[in-house]
Amino acid sequence: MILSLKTASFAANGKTLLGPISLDIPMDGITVVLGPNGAGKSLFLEMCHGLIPLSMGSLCWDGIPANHEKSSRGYIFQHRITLRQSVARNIALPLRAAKWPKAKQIARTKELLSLTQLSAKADEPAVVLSGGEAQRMALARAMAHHPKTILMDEPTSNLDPKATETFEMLIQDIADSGVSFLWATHNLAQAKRFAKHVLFISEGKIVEYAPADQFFNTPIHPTCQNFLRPPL
Ligand SMILES: Nc1ncnc2c1ncn2[C@@H]1O[C@H](COP(=O)(O)OP(=O)(O)OP(=O)(O)O)[C@@H](O)[C@H]1O
Repeated sequence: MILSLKTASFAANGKTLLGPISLDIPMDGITVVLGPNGAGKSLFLEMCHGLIPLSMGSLCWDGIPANHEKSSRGYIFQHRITLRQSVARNIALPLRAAKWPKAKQIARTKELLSLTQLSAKADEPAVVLSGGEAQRMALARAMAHHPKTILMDEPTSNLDPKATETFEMLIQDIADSGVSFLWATHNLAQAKRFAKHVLFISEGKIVEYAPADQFFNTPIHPTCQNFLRPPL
């Protein structure tokens, strides 16, 4: 998929918080959206999925405005979003919303539970899941419609190292199967482990977009150079 932004911006209370951004981003493997706290990473992802309105410009996936069609994309929020229902029913939510026949819903939910190593938890109330399990459930829900791309907003920021590793391994497997990711993080080590491309945001602007090797070895923008400089 190609994400095309043309002078896309978001403003609130008369203040521009993001953009204007004009850029074509071919989704290929894992694109990491990197930047310090408050840079605008969450807003950027929300804008890319059509969750917040554009104040100006346009934003399309393969030529279709982001708020017109969402089923080719999945989205994982930073914090858990859980219905007071079983894990299986939480995962099946997008299938129910799309009115899939019951038998197909059950079969796809089983596949998704297995993919995310949650089969043993299928009938448990989702609210009792650990943080790591809850994010795997969010991943299962995001995968429901066989998306081409998944957008993830700091999905491991509340997870311990073991749960983070389990989640990361799943993402790597899914990426290897051909799904692309737009993955926001401020975790430099994680970005280095996974990024094929890096999109760096600072103060609501994209200041650098480059292949990962180039970004980490020879960053051009002074803000990126500072961000990458090891602490004294
Ligand atoms: N709806 C809104 N109205 C006004 N200001 C907002 C709104 N949403 C976000 N902001 C502000 O926009 C800026 C960017 O926020 P955003 O959450 O996108 O940053 P971030 O890079 O994701 O940060 P973090 O790494 O801490 O999650 C922040 O200053 C935030 O307070």
